[in-house]
Amino acid sequence: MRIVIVGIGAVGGTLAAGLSLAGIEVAGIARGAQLAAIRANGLHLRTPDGSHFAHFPCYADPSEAQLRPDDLVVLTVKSQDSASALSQLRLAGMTDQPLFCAQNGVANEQLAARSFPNVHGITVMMPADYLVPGETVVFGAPRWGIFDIGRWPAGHDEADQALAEALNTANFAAFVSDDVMGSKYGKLLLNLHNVLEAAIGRGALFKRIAPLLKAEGEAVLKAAEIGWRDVSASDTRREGLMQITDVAGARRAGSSTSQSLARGTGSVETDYLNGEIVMLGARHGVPTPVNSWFCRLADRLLREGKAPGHLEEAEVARALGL
Ligand SMILES: NC(=O)C1=CN([C@@H]2O[C@H](COP(=O)(O)OP(=O)(O)OC[C@H]3O[C@@H](n4cnc5c(N)ncnc54)[C@H](OP(=O)(O)O)[C@@H]3O)[C@@H](O)[C@H]2O)C=CC1
Ligand SMILES: CC(C)(CO)C(=O)C(=O)O
Repeated sequence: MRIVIVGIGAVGGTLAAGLSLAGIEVAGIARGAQLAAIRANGLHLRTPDGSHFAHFPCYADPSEAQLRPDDLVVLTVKSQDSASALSQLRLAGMTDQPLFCAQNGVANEQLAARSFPNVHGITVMMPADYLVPGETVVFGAPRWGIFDIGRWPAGHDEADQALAEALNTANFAAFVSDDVMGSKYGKLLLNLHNVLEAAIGRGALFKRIAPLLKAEGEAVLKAAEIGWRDVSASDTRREGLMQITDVAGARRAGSSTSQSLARGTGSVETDYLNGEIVMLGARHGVPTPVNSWFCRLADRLLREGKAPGHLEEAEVARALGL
């Protein structure tokens, strides 16, 4: 069994390095300066327990990895990059190997299922940063991250067991679940504040607006009769397995959306997080003015090349009538 990780950034880099350090065969698919850095020096994984250097084969395209029947393929690109990554996998000859979407939002599994018959979801609870090519930083301890893994749309099979076992061999905590999408919808509710944090940081106004985004999300999911599992800080598994803690010499860059702004990638995931709620709200007749406003704001943050947290709080408060 080999684990092929598509998108070596914060999550993909931490997974690839962790699995490789545990002696599991890994191949990475990366691009740009990240690919060049990993090929030259391997990947530097900084963690609360110290620095690790991982060396694993890294390719520019899945076709170079020569996919095998016993590969497990894990997708760790941001949702807005999923369509092109899936197309690359198709062109590389991928057929019925298990494909795991280790991403936020709930759109990726449905997209993947248009092309592949063996789709799985992973709920990722892992505070990880990727800002500098060749380096990822993970702030979870004692385990670096917690994952729920299961088949899409429901159930589980031996591939989920095999991946969970591999992750548990490395310094992760993985749980096989028959309702992985339930925890992914729970995670989606937590990620509705990613764009808010990317706009104004985590000050007083953040604390007023975050509950408004979440309340709209919950109202929409209820109207759509979609159940969810709470994976917030009150998830009892977190206490013993993964607390967010310090890494020597590193400061957290914020959510994955803030990191996209910080790296100037030119795109953010908001349409697949807040946009999911807006779309479901439209379908089920539930107004979503706050999530809609933040979807439009994401475009402006990109257009104006804003650094994370640099929008005036007063402007946001005025626009939302707060
Ligand atoms: N960061 C975090 O703490 C967490 C993130 N998540 C979720 O995990 C998913 C991944 O996020 P994250 O790791 O932060 O994202 P990153 O942007 O850090 O990593 C994704 C990487 O994939 C690369 N990439 C995109 N498309 C391709 C492609 N076709 N071929 C090769 N490489 C590609 C990107 O390159 P480029 O840099 O050029 O864009 C980037 O390096 C998202 O859904 C996110 O919401 C979930 C929990 C925590
Ligand atoms: C780690 C966490 C929960 C932070 O909001 C996340 O999912 C993200 O950055 O997208």
